Amino acid sequence: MAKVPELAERAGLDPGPALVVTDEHVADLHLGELMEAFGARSWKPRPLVVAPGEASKSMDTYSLVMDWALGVGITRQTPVFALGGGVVGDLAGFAAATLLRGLPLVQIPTTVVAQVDSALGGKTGINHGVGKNLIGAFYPPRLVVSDWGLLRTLFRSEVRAGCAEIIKHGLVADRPLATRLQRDLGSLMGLRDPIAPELLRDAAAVKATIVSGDEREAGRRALLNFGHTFGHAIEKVAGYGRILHGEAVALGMRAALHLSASLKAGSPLAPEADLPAPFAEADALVRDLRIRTTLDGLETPELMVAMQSDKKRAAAGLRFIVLDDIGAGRVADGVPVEMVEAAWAYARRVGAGG
Ligand SMILES: NC(=O)c1ccc[n+]([C@@H]2O[C@H](COP(=O)([O-])OP(=O)(O)OC[C@H]3O[C@@H](n4cnc5c(N)ncnc54)[C@H](O)[C@@H]3O)[C@@H](O)[C@H]2O)c1
Ligand SMILES: O=C(O)C(=O)C[C@@H](O)[C@H](O)[C@H](O)COP(=O)(O)O
Ligand SMILES: [Zn+2]
Repeated sequence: MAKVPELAERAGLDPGPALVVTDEHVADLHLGELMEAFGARSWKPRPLVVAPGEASKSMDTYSLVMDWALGVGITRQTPVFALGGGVVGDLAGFAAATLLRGLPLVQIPTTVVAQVDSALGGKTGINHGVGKNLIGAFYPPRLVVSDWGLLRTLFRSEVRAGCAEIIKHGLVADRPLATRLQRDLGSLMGLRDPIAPELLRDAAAVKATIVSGDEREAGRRALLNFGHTFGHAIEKVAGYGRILHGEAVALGMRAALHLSASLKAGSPLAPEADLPAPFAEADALVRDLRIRTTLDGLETPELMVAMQSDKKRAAAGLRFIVLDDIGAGRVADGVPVEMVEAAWAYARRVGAGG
């Protein structure tokens, strides 16, 4: 964290007024250190602390950020530093994209999700009652400063949720990463040195490689949505913030693996049956996260409706990301509704970690 101002200067930002957006938890733990680092190099940062959690990815909080930023006085040169997890990164990133039609953005990710996924690639935005992330912009950060030491203050549940996105990267695009995770998931979840920082770096590299080849999701980037058509529906129907994003994605990936197996078989697999190879192996990796999220209290018809607001939806209908094999994701269109219902039934039976 001490290096953030210096790295920002090296990235072409001039020391001076800056906006720092963070949340209450991160402010208590890490904001002081950042403010001190700025003070040592004649920056004049102004912090805004928002409420923690998914509920802050809202029109109300976005509006609050706008009022504050425009109230303190900004120019097109005023950078926005997003210090926090995916919520702060997406919210502050969207603010940076839209204030004066674009202020320089620096991401300082403080969760596993943010370090391997959300701080990279420029997707910013907020939620809407109709669906997740429906208002937003592609807006790449000028700089991302990732310090894995910041993760030590996370709750274990938040680390596990982030590991779901790491597993996703292995499953859709990197078989060797998935194999290492089968061996080293415990060390990763325990944030043990040197295995954890190596896996975090390599998982971030998978995302960076994919998005650098397809910034606006015209093709391969869609693979990063594996588990998300199901997961976003879960987050919405449960109520934003009731379930961590990574937890919903873990459960969503189990549904998507069942769907992958049905597509390969050519008919809906029974929800009571075990998954065949190679899907069983992938499913076991997700299960080993031991995330306790279930579909209890969430009705399948409501989840099916919620999926209709997915951004990947094409004229042809819902679009899913499925696996042909571990490390080989693909886009599937025209998926029969019976297969999707069977996938929900499977996810209902097994839960994320059952
Ligand atoms: N833009 C993208 O490409 C992308 C990718 C993945 C996820 N996301 C979005 O990211 C969000 C989820 O991000 P998240 O899981 O980081 O959630 P989050 O930002 O809500 O952080 C989770 C919790 O951890 C706390 N926290 C953050 N850093 C901490 C630290 N170092 N020590 C202790 N506590 C800390 C936060 O205050 C919060 O309570 C979702 O809205 C999801 O849609 C976006
Ligand atoms: O960067 C991407 O592309 C992703 O899909 C990464 C996902 O983990 C992330 O949750 C993303 O915000 C989902 O994007 P959306 O376009 O489905 O809202
Ligand atoms: Zn995600």
